[in-house]
Amino acid sequence: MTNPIKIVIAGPRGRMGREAVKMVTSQRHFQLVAVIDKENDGKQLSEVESEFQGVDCLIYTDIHTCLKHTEPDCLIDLTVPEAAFYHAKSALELNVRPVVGTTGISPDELEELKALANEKKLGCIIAPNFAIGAVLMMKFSQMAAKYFGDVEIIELHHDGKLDAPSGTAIKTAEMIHEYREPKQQGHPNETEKLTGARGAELYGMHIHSVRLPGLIAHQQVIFGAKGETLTIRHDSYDRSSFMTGVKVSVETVMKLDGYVYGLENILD
Ligand SMILES: NC(=O)C1=CN([C@@H]2O[C@H](COP(=O)(O)OP(=O)(O)OC[C@H]3O[C@@H](n4cnc5c(N)ncnc54)[C@H](OP(=O)(O)O)[C@@H]3O)[C@@H](O)[C@H]2O)C=CC1
Ligand SMILES: O=C(O)C1=N[C@H](C(=O)O)C[C@H](O)C1
Repeated sequence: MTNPIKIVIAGPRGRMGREAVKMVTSQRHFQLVAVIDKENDGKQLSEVESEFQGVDCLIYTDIHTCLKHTEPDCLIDLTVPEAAFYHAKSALELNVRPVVGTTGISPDELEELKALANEKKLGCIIAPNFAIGAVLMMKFSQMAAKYFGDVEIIELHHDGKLDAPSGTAIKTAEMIHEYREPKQQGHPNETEKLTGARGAELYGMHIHSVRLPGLIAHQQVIFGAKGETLTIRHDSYDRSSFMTGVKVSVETVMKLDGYVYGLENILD
């Protein structure tokens, strides 16, 4: 058998990080060598929460120390945008391949990661959504945008989410923009009687963000034309829905020699 892929996970106590720890430790061709957290430096992951019992790996709070000591192949980051950028950049500098699911990283920072990964010829995957169904929702929306010029995006998430709009909504608008004739939507003289009533705007498309307890991650893309509408909707009811994409990304990042933004670019 070939050597397992050595992995570090940043953000193991988070909603996504927990799922990632479960997924990585369930795969024989993956080896979780360490985690990066904000606290508990030097402790075993199994010591800090009963959920991690039997998971044998050390917690580091400093990424440089972690990567130098454990020499992983890949870093999975599921944290917050400021940490994710720093982690991904540090990983690339130390020849470790990042797989980043964290959303909210600025376009300038993404450009910096892209330049660094391409210059070093190192695999780096940034994916705003790892769920296969969400990728299909974005691709179908892109197809529909050829025929329907008017579109609004409604994303719905749990109320623990920090960034709005979601990374998926931004990526969807970017993908639609590639296919859609530029267009200003709605009445040219429309006015907002309450600020924000028409949502955020990206490339002339409106994006509406809903935050409610009970939700996980959902999005609908509504197209309108004369006498008809088309709604494309995706729902993640469980965070395990993201793990197929994380697994494929880790496997694929090892074969890449540069930067990829979006899971759709690595799926067949
Ligand atoms: N690409 C995808 O498919 C998906 C992406 N996401 C994105 O993933 C990210 C995480 O989401 P979620 O798990 O719900 O968020 P959580 O808030 O549940 O988890 C984030 C974790 O990161 C930790 N953290 C913060 N800063 C650091 C740091 N400097 N070093 C190490 N750990 C740190 C937090 O610790 P503490 O709580 O102590 O601050 C927390 O445990 C978000 O950006 C979200 O949008 C989410 C779902 C799917
Ligand atoms: O924070 C979340 O939960 C999610 N974040 C990602 C995003 O911002 O698009 C992916 C998914 O929607 C869940």
